[in-house]
Amino acid sequence: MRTVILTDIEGTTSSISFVKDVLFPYARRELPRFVAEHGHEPEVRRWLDQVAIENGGLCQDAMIVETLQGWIDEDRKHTALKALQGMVWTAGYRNADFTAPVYPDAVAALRRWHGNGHRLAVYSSGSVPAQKLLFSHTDAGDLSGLFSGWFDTTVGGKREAASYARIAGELGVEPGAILFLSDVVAELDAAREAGLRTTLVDRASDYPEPRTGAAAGGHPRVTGFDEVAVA
Ligand SMILES: CSCCC(=O)C(=O)COP(=O)(O)O
Ligand SMILES: [Mg+2]
Repeated sequence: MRTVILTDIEGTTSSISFVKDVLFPYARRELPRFVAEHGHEPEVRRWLDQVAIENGGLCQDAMIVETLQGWIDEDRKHTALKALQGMVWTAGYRNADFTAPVYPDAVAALRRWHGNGHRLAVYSSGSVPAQKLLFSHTDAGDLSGLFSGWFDTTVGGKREAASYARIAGELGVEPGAILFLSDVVAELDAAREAGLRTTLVDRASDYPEPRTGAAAGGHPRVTGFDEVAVA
């Protein structure tokens, strides 16, 4: 069976600055209006209530929004925040406020691997709807059709080996049949612990200090998708 390629997004297929300087500020700015307009809808309320409960009980929407904005500033990978961010970004993509840059080497390799019969899947802290939005609205057009698997933190955290075992189970393949690409060594460590193959994507534009030797954690290291060795 051909290797299944599982990829991270931020710092791997797309720049960290797009997420930090475009997506996060957009969500931060638009959240108050989004919650005021959609806070009564069950799919939105469910996540707002979860934030309220974690904040010690009932609180007003204005306080929930403030909490969420604080989590954006801290780059918390909280499932409720990620679900709500995804909903807010929907308007951004639909109104063409922005499109998602995907590194050209990643676009080319993803197309090539797909064309060669490899299954492609995404594992990101961004919610699955947010992942689908991003790959449907890239600078290179709609790439969402290349992927047949989408995973977010509802399968578990990206630094936990159990999450990767679950992903392998959902994809219906042995862990060793999956190659995971990420810019975060701790994520690769967890994937390797679960038996996945791994490669550190160490892009100079995202990481000016190259992570070579011990800093690569023993994972194969590439500076772009064109260097990835897919068995
Ligand atoms: C789905 S795009 C937004 C990505 C995001 O919210 C995020 O936190 C990035 O996490 P990743 O796991 O892709 O590094
Ligand atoms: Mg990343």
